[in-house]
Amino acid sequence: MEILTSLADLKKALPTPERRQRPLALVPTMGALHDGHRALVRKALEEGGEVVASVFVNPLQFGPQEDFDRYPRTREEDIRLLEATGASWAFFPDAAELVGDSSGFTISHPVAGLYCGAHRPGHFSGVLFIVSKLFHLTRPDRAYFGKKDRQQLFLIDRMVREFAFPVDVRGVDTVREEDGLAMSSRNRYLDPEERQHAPELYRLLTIARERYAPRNHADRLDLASLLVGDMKERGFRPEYVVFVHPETFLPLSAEDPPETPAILITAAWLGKTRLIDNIDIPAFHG
Ligand SMILES: Nc1ncnc2c1ncn2[C@@H]1O[C@H](COP(=O)(O)OP(=O)(O)OP(=O)(O)O)[C@@H](O)[C@H]1O
Ligand SMILES: CC(C)(CO)[C@@H](O)C(=O)[O-]
Ligand code: BAL
Repeated sequence: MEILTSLADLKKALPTPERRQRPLALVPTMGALHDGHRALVRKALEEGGEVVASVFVNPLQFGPQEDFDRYPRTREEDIRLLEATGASWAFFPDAAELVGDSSGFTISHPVAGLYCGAHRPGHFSGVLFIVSKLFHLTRPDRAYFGKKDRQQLFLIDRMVREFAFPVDVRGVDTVREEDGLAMSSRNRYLDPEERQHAPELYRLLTIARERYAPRNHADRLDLASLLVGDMKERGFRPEYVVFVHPETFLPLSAEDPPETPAILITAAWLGKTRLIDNIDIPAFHG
């Protein structure tokens, strides 16, 4: 595996689209890698790609009060894991060179201001900015993102579609710990007691999915409120709990018949750690 740190390195190392023997697969990450990230690399390899993984803690997607400074940075271990998983290139860009002074641009979309975007103003603009820049610099045939960050995946997919980026965006199922907790670099912030308790979040989502049998929209809202109550009772501080439409990512409304499939999305704090998760709710046929 080749380690690249400058844009010049990247340009020299990556085959241009005309010279590729295999599709080039980009796996963007913020490092502190775990098995969720490795699943993205594995999937890209299984699907015949040659992998370039980027590791960059993107300052543009963090709010001023957020955890940019303490976000875990584990470069040597990241290199080891990427190499062991089969990536061909690991790109560790220099922040000044990658971001430049371009942070004045914003990219907006109605969904970017909802849910995580409502609680982290500017977050998705920062994500979309850096992801588009990585697309332009690497010119991948495919790019892999995790379904754990479902709103992010939706927005990247929409951006690629609407701006006609020549890249195929592929989503990868959430990798979980044995107890159900979605793997996340931020899980390292949990103390041992919180870590034991954290899987409750996903358990509550699975219970909500089992209970999902709406006769009308009010039933959906009741179920969401019930879930908020259960989360609070168990010590979480929920930011949002919403049933969204898989196609539009907008909240399901009274216009959507009971059988409409949904994604139940949530973010909640446990102590000082912000957790996100989501679950697919299949079409309901009462
Ligand atoms: N458990 C997981 N399963 C599948 N994909 C994942 C998982 N966790 C992260 N990813 C994906 O890996 C990519 C890089 O994510 P990132 O480096 O932010 O990791 P993270 O664990 O989500 O970190 P954070 O704690 O900041 O949310 C994203 O596409 C993300 O959706
Ligand atoms: C896609 C991403 C690497 C952009 O910085 C980041 O948001 C992430 O790790 O999910
Ligand atoms: N995994 C999403 C990156 C972030 O929370 O900033």
